[in-house]
Amino acid sequence: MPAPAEFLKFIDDNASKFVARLGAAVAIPSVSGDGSHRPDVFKMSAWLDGQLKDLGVTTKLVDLGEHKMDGQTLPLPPAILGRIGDDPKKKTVLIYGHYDVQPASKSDGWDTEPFTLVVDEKTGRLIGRGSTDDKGPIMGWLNVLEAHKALGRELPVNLRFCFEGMEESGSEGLDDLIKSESAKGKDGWFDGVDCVCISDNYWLNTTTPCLTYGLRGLVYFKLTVSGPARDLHSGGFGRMVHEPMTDLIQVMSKLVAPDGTILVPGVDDLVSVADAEEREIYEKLDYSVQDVEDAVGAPITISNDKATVIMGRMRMPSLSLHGIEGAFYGPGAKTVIPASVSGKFSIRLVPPQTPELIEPLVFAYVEQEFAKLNSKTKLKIENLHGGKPWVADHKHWNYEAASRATEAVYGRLPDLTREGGSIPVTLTFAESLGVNVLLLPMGRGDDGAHSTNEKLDRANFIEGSKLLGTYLYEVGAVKA
Ligand SMILES: C[C@H](N)C(=O)N[C@@H](Cc1c[nH]cn1)C(=O)O
Ligand SMILES: [Zn+2]
Ligand SMILES: [Zn+2]
Repeated sequence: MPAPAEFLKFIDDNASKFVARLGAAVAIPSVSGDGSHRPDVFKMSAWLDGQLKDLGVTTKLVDLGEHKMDGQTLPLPPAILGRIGDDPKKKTVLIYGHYDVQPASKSDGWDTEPFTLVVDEKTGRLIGRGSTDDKGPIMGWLNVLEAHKALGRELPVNLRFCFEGMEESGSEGLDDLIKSESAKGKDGWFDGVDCVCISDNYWLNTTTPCLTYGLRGLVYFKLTVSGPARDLHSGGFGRMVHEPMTDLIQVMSKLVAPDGTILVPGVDDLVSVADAEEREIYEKLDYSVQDVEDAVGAPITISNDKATVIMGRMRMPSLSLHGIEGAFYGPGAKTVIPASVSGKFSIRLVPPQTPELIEPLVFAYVEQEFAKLNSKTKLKIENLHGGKPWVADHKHWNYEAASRATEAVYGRLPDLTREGGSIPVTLTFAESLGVNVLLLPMGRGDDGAHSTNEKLDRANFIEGSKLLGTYLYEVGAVKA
């Protein structure tokens, strides 16, 4: 069933107001991975809760307790559960999103203040942290609600919401909440849910909308090497003592090869090699090596073969080195021997890999490589967080509804993709609720999520809001 013309018109007519609301959301620096911003994550939850209530949604803020991060005990931001509509004749769609964001500061290389939404009138870009990941898509759902409220129109489906504030930091506490709500059956918040829709990823390129039926899992490690009791002068102690940074770099250099091969024995071996038939799926996607080069801003793909490059993101595991805490990194030429340094790296997982399978392989290998150094420094390895990979049935009516909605809004059928990123709770929704989960992205492949100058194109925000609403109409019309 096509979305009513007055709904689509309302979205167009109110575009400026919607951009302003996205600006208000971006202005709250709800960085979950930085303890000093925890009050902002709470502020964001209160703001979003207020918006939902104003739009007629009944909400419940669920306290998820506390957690430890970087040696600090911190309160976890609440999960926001919402519901609107209870018509037994209608389908019930559960919508998930996250209101926390990745860290950002101008000194990382942003051209503008990351927590001020900048509207670039020339390019149509809405630039700011969280614009595409994931505040833009959450605002998209609010836009749909607002249109229906203003037009006095009933929604075509019952809606349930689950918004969290810890997705960028391991979704702490949410798995348990989903499981306990599901176990309550008729009395649970998710009772009667027919399908789940998540808008929290991106198109492959800048032109072709897609539906996403897979996500990679993740396991994130922190490797700490410590030695002297304090930082040392390299002139005074260089070549006299074992240096933590030297040892850490040695071990980290043994994790991954420049061509992406994971050097931890057993990790790559868990994954099958794609046969010719499977390669063809990737050959056919509307995507090119040039698209990757445009998205990353340099000709640095691991291969010139399109299928190899795209499989690297969609169906292969990857290991990335993220950074070193405690190392000297400022301007100038400080001649220091850091006393303790922590290397951070993560592995993106694909089926059948799970964090539980991978962790012992990594621990054993890192300890073995460290032992080979014969150093008197000390090594500690921690698994900070993880999530399993997820793959869904894309022949389900949920995907068919989204496909029709995409055709109606964008005039073309979507590509079917698997996402290289991770959303840890996706598999929990699928398993606990026993329903189909769909990823319906709003932004483009060059949005720069997690990066500097993150943006969402205004066209994607507005057409994407129409897409989310149209999808609900298509689900509402499904007879199954
Ligand atoms: C795909 C989603 N928008 C996303 O960015 N997920 C994050 C989740 C995460 C896990 N640890 C830190 N962040 C990702 O894939 O990195
Ligand atoms: Zn993210
Ligand atoms: Zn996200």
